[in-house]
Amino acid sequence: MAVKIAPSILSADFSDLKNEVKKLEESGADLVHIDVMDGNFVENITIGAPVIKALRKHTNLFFDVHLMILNPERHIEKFVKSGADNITVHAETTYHLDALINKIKSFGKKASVAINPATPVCLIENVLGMVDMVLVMTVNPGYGGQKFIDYTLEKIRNLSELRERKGYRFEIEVDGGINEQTVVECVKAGASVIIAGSYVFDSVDVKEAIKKLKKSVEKLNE
Ligand SMILES: O=C(CO)[C@H](O)[C@H](O)COP(=O)(O)O
Repeated sequence: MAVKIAPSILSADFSDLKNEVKKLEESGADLVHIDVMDGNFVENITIGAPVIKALRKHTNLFFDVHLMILNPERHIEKFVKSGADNITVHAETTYHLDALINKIKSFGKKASVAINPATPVCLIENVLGMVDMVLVMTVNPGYGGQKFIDYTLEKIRNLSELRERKGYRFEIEVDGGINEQTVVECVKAGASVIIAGSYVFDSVDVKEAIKKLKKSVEKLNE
């Protein structure tokens, strides 16, 4: 599976998001990852549907919207209308994961499920045949710039093995603590969509940072 880089705008300059997403488009990003945090499911509060809608006018990049909010079912329609291409919901935030995924798909959008580091893969096993991506959090959600949690690699391997065995088609996405070393470990384990926040935005050259991540994993196919 081709590896895609999805810079997370959580680490971008929030006062200049329009130009930040344009820069990502010019720099070879495959998707833009948008973190929506509510101050309840996670401690931090970020942006909501109105900001995503405003950004939609300035880029054709695929909008990968990651909802870190309680009661996500109440808000799906707003995010669909904002221009999200994929909506990811956390398994820990709903009693009705199957219905929620179907709701997102009913709007013609891609639907994905995320799990926190301590949440086991078995919790989402019954929806693996329905989702477009499984997002394995490789840090505890809430903030950028944290250290990668090594035990999450085993969950990526488990998911990859389940996908193979059952013939599922979901992609595995990873989020948190990604750099030139951890990206290699994740891809080896089976991930193909790589979210990177601080690694990309704290670098002097965003284009170069995306290129470096892609190069690190190209070596795996040599
Ligand atoms: O969801 C997240 C944290 O909850 C993020 O996408 C975060 O931006 C990842 O940041 P970094 O690459 O700096 O670890």
